This record gives sequence, C-alpha cells and structure tokens, in this order.
Amino acid sequence: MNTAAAPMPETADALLRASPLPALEARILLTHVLGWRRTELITRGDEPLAGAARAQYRALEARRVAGEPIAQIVGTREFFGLDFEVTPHVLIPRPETELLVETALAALEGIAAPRVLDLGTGTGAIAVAIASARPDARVWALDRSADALAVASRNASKLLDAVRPGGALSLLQSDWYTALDAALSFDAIVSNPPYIRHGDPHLSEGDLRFEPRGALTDEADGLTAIRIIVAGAGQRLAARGQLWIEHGYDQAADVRSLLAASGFENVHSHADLAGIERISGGTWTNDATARGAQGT
Ligand SMILES: C[S@@+](CC[C@H](N)C(=O)[O-])C[C@H]1O[C@@H](n2cnc3c(N)ncnc32)[C@H](O)[C@@H]1O
Repeated sequence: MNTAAAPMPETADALLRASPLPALEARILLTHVLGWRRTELITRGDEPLAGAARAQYRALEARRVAGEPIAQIVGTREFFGLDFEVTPHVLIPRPETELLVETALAALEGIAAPRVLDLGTGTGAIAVAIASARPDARVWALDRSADALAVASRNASKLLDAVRPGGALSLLQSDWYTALDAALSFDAIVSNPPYIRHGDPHLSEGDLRFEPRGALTDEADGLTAIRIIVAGAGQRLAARGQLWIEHGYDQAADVRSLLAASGFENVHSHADLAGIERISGGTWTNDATARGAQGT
C-alpha cells in the first residue's frame, strides 16, 4: 500500500500564507502573476495554481525579499489615479508628489488653455497627471535622461492619447532650461528635482538603492537643482505665473528664501498629510519695479 501523502495542491491562499512578505506586497505580486483582480484572491483563493505560475510568483517574491522595489518588479505604480510604467531608469512616483499636482491645478484654475512646464519629468507623472486633469492645457516636460524620456513618452501615449488625441505632451531632453525655446512662457512651472544631499543615509536604504542616483541627489547640499530652477523661472513665467517645487522635509525655509530673493511674491509652503512642508512656491509679478523695490 502506498502511504505517501498526496502533495497538497498549491493555491493562492497557500502561497500567501507561506510568504515572508507583508501581506499587501505578496498580494500585489500574486495578482500581477495571475492577472487577477484583488477580489479574485478571495473568491478563487482555494483554486490549485499551475506550476509555472507558482514558480513565477516565487521568483518575484525572491526579488522583493532581496529589496527590489515592488514598482520595478511589476513595472507600474499608480499616481493620481493613473497607472504609470516604471523602469529602473526613473524615479518611482511618490504619493507625496500628488500635493504638487494638486497645487499646480489650483494655480491654473480660471486660466483658459494654460501652459505648463514640468522640469525633471521622470516617468512623466506630474506632467501627465496635470495634462489628464486639464485637457485644455499645453504641457511641456523635460528631463536630462533620454531613458527617462522614453518612459515618459510611453506613459503619455498610454494615458493621454484617449483624452487628448494628438496633443499629449511636448517632451524635451534638456539640462534644466538650457534646450528650452527661449520664446516660450508658462502659466506654471513645476518640479520635483533631485534634492537629497550627498551622504544622506536614506540613499543607501529601501527603494532608493534601486533608483537612478541622478534622480535623487545633486551629490552636494541638495539645493543645486533648486537654485537653478528658481533662478531661471522668472524669465519663463507669464505675468502672475507660479513656480512650485517639491523639496526635502527640512528644506522649506531655504527654498522660500531662494524664491523671495529671486523676486517671487506670495511665497509660501504646503504641508503634506503628515504636516511636513513638502512643496514651496510663489508668484512671478513680471513687474520689474515691484521686484526692484524688494531689492532684487
Ligand atoms: C526626483 S526625480 C522626479 C521624477 C518625476 N518628476 C516624479 O516626480 O516622479 C528628478 C528628475 O530630474 C531629472 N534630472 C536630474 N538632473 C537634471 C538636469 N540637470 N536637467 C533635467 N533633468 C534632470 C532626473 O533624471 C529625474 O528624472
């Protein structure tokens, strides 16, 4: 008589129970492999899975255990309700950057067919989110990285072609403003630049270890890109145009000083849900007399 127990069928439930990952991460990887919706993990959790699917799940699980970001493993990250392609060439869009999009959209309220510039676009997250929410806006997005621009271009096509046929985004490879047509002027300039200072321990922790170094840090005091962006914004902003910049948790006062010293008015910061000042900005008057009166 054969007394060996039959192997237990391996189900989604069994894989999730045995996973060393936090439950949410294991579910994201498993739905990615199976092509299931999240609710199917509940309704179909006891179905035996094909060996190939189990092997594929275990391979992805091992990558995550080794530290690779979930967004790079599955190749997407949701931002502002849109699914962006993510590769190792781009920063993974962060939830806190949605504050920058919301602030830019508020700045554009009441302006018909506004013109917007996104500096350091990466996946295109900020530019695409604004273009999606304001189909009448003309949006330019630039980045120094050709690899990032390729990702941004695919995201723009995938996410915008339906809402704005033929008029998605104008993408440009440029070192900040250098390759930008000097005749262009914008109602809003937005940027989430590399602002982590050299030697910050976060650079060697978590997801940041897998993201492009040039998207994260200036290898200096963290303010190099912000100084360039603030200094060049006035020449490119329309009268009453606004500049909004995302920055580090401890950089708000420095960024406000740079904005005020460059002649911006109504300079202020917005805090994220945790109460941390995450973005700072101001309004460009285009009034040389007013700026002269401020000593700039
Ligand atoms: C923090 S990431 C932001 C990506 C995206 N905007 C987001 O918020 O998810 C900064 C981006 O700035 C780009 N960048 C860095 N230096 C640059 C430069 N000198 N000129 C233009 N873009 C630059 C990087 O390639 C990267 O895509």
